[in-house]
Amino acid sequence: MEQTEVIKPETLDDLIKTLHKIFENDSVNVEEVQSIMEAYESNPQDWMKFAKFDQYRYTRNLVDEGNGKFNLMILCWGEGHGSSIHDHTDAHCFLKLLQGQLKETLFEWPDRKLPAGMVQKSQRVLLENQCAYINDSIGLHRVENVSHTESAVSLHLYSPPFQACQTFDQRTGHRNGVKMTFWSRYGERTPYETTVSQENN
Ligand SMILES: N[C@@H](CS(=O)O)C(=O)O
Ligand SMILES: [Fe+2]
Repeated sequence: MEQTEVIKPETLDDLIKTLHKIFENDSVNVEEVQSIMEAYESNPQDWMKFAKFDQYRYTRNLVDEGNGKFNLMILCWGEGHGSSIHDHTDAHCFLKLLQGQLKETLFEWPDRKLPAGMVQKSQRVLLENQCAYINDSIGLHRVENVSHTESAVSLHLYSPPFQACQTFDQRTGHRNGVKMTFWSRYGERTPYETTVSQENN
C-alpha cells in the first residue's frame, strides 16, 4: 500500500492535517498511523484548550471528527483515575501519551458461558510521546493513571468512530454495554443533559 512519507508533525494541527490525508485511503495502515502519532512531540500549548479535568473520573474531549473516518480526542486522567476493562467496538484504537504516564493492562476475552476471573495477558507503562495500539482481536484493556502526584493526558484516535463499548467485570467476566460521551467538544464543555451516561470509568 502507498505510505505517506513520515514527516515529523510540528504541531497538533499539523498532525491532524496529516491524519486527514492518511485516512483518505479506505484501509488503515496501522504502522503508519502509529509512527506519525509517535513522531509528534507533545507541546502542551497545542492541546491545552482541550485538556479539561474532572475531579472524579477521566474525561473524553473531542478534538476532531476526521471527516467521518476517525475520532480524535484528548483524555484527561487525574491522579488515580482509570477505565474499566473494555473493548473497542471493532475499531482501531491508537493511544498516545501527551503528558505523564499510563499503565495499560491487557486481558483475554472472557467466555460468555463460563463465569470466571478474567485472564490478564500483559501489562506495560506508556511513557510520554509513546503511541500504543489495540483492537478487539488483540484483546481487552484497562488503562490507569496510577500516580498519586501527577495527572496524565493522552491523545486517542478511533477508526471507525464509535459511541458505545462493552465493559467487563474482572472477577466474573460479565459484560455490560455502555454509551460513551464527551466531556467537551472542540474545547467547549458539553451541555449537562448529554453527559450523564458516561460509564466507562
Ligand atoms: N478506550 C477508552 C479509553 S482507554 O482506556 O483506552 C475510551 O475511549 O474512553
Ligand atoms: Fe481503550
